[in-house]
Amino acid sequence: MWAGVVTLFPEMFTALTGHGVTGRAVKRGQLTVEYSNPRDHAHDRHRTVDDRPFGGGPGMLMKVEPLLEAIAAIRAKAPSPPRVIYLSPQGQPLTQKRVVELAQLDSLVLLCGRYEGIDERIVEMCVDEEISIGDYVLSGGELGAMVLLDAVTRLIPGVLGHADSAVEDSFSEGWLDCPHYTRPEEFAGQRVPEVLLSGNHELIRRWRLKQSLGRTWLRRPELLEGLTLSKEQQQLLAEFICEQET
Ligand SMILES: CN1CCN(C(=O)c2nonc2N)CC1
Repeated sequence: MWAGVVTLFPEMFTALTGHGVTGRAVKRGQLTVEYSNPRDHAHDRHRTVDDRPFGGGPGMLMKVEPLLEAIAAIRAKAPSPPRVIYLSPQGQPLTQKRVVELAQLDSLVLLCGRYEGIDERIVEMCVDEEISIGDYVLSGGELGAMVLLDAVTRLIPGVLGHADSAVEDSFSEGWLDCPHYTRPEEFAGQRVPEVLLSGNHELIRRWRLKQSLGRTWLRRPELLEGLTLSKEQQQLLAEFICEQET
């Protein structure tokens, strides 16, 4: 996966490229991140990248010209025609379903706005898709870009070893993950569920599935609405619900 990032703060991305699973993916060449800074494409004496909004109102907007040049510069580095994504509260919510789809692409350009946003003509001329990481307002698009790249990178074949497969992750099946435990077997008087110590892999699989479905029913019931559960999954969820009512 090649990702070109248009940002005033490329140094922020060391949080993604320098640490953990994503940092390892970069070292292995599974993920390549390159940058284009609109400041480098602002040619006036003060290297101005923002300006006041027409019609008045608070704050500033990112200027068209430096952005357009910065986008052209990063597109020129892409190994294949990239999908251009603008991180914005006006975008479609980022879901695991969309992450799976984006992980199939060879190259992405992520446009990170600052100030109150970008001139709408840039969206119309350059952006293929607007994506939001949640219904709240951040100081810029960089954190959203890193969230998207982290989630996508985990799905690149070979990035996650068998030890931490993405298959078991929350949302990989459309529901929440089950509870997890590690040593000690008892801590502060709380024991690990006996089934997990049983060595019976079929019982463990069923317990984990039941807990995942039950936890989803309790915390995020709307996620179940879009799913077709198997007979086993329906039975396990019914058992969980019954146990809640006793
Ligand atoms: C101009 N700038 C405003 C703040 N912003 C976000 O709040 C955001 N990005 O992705 N999901 C979000 N929510 C990014 C763009």
